[in-house]
Amino acid sequence: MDSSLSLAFIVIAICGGALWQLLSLVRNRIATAHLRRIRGPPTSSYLTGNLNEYYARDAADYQRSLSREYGPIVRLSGFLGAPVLYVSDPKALHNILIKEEHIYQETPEFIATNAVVFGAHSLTSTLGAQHTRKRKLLNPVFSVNHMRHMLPLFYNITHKLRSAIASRVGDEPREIDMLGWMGRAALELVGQGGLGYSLDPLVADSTDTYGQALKTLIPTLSAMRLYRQVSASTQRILPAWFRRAVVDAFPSGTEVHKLKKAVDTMDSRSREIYNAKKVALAKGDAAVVKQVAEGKDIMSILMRANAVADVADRLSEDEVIHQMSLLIFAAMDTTSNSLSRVLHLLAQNPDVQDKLRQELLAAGAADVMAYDDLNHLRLLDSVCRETLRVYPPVTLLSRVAAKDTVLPLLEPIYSVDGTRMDEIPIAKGSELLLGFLGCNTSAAVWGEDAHEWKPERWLSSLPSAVTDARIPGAYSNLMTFSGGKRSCIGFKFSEMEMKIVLAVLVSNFTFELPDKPIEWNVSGVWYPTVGKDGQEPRMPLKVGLYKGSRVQG
Ligand code: HEM
Repeated sequence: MDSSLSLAFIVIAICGGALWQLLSLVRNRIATAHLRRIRGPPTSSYLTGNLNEYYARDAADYQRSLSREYGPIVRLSGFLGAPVLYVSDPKALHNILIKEEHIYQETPEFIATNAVVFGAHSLTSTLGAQHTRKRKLLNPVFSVNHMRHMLPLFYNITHKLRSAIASRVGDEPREIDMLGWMGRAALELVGQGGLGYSLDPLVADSTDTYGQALKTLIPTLSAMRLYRQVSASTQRILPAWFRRAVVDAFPSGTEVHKLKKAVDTMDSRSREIYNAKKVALAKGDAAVVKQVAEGKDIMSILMRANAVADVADRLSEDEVIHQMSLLIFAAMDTTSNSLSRVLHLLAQNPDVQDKLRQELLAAGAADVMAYDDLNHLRLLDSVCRETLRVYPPVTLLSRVAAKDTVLPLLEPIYSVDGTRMDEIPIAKGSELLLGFLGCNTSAAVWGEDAHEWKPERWLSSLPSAVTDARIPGAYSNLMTFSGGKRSCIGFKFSEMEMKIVLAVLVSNFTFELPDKPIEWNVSGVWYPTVGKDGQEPRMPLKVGLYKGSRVQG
């Protein structure tokens, strides 16, 4: 395309998007004026309000302080002073995620980005009835029963991980980047468990092209925040052919092109894997069991369920294929970074690490054990729950009200002028941040030590305030996996993965802090670096072979 024409396309798209954003902001400012009475932190910039502080890489302390300092509903400022509510009140969250889920929708930017990245039919690209229809078929695929059958596969992969780490550990503890290994293991676990396809055999040093494409997604999307907002706004006013022409007009080497390349790779690899599965399924059971995961993986289960579903419920080929890269993307960093967080905490708390190792060794948990027996290991369970409670890795989710409504509260709040508020009128277009961290660490619910990591709190019964609050989380009174129709579909998968990886690693290795500081950074999924300014996601720990381990170093 002629370069001046390309430039004109880009300029028109950006101006159109920006104008649309501006008009929406003005409308929203008028309708949400009353929210300014709610307490919240001061702003340092009229243009970006508190958003820079909330979304910044070093926002960990800021996010933790919000509900502690201002209560369960906090008023933040968005672009040009538009109020954005940070909501951690359990009843309000119940209303947003369950009771009035149809009103509080994902932002248009979120839906549009997911449609581009995973395909228009992925769970995260659809709303309302379309989304419900897909979940109806997908929910049973993630049932405990299927997890039970997948467990030996998980152990098998984790034993390969153990050998890979053992071969890098000598007689003395050595520094090893555990984030890197947790990432590779998570990719292989969801590759085999999710797609029935090996994405990283955990021996050679490079991962498959599918894995590489997925790994470039998060940094590329983060670098494109403004572009994504403009692109989402233009969806309503510019036709698809025009927007495609704009993407093609971006010079190669830009983030837009990197994204396009990654998306194309993911799409073509998903189709290849899908077609191979289809052929095996058509040939019958003998061909299916010859595949990598012997047909026990999520996609094989889904394809079999789809084939026998009522015609009205059946998903089209594209509807199935569009879940594939979403599944890997959603499973990968969330679980591997949570596992890294557990290892970091165990290195910081050697007494808990010792006790956990004793529990695991006594149960023989490093060797394949039954699903229920694994779940009966109480300290292992407590360590996982407590880590997911205090350190939820996903804290940047929001919703936008599709119409005027009223948000009920568990406890009343008091506005800046001392007025009691038992509920909050919400105007159409208002943005609400889902305060998972605030709810998980609310002193009113969990007690005064709510911010401290204490796995032993799960060994006795939880305070009645926790059960009384009726927290709408899908897992264990926690908001970490969200709640309601759009909650995490893979939390059982993730729980089993975390437990097996910890059971095998903690039984065989010791983990100590390195001589350098490890910092956790806020992003779509929180990640560790060496020091505050470390550019690369990394978490070196000193790893040694446990003296009782039977594994050869
Ligand atoms: C510690 C690990 C994990 C955490 C903290 C986590 C968290 C979440 C959260 C908060 C959501 C809701 C997102 C939203 O409202 O927009 C979600 C959705 C989702 N998760 Fe997870 N997740 C984890 C692991 C997994 C795994 C292992 C899988 C798959 C095997 C998975 C698959 C999904 C999918 C497909 C969705 C979209 C559901 C929908 O829109 O209906 N997640 N996850």
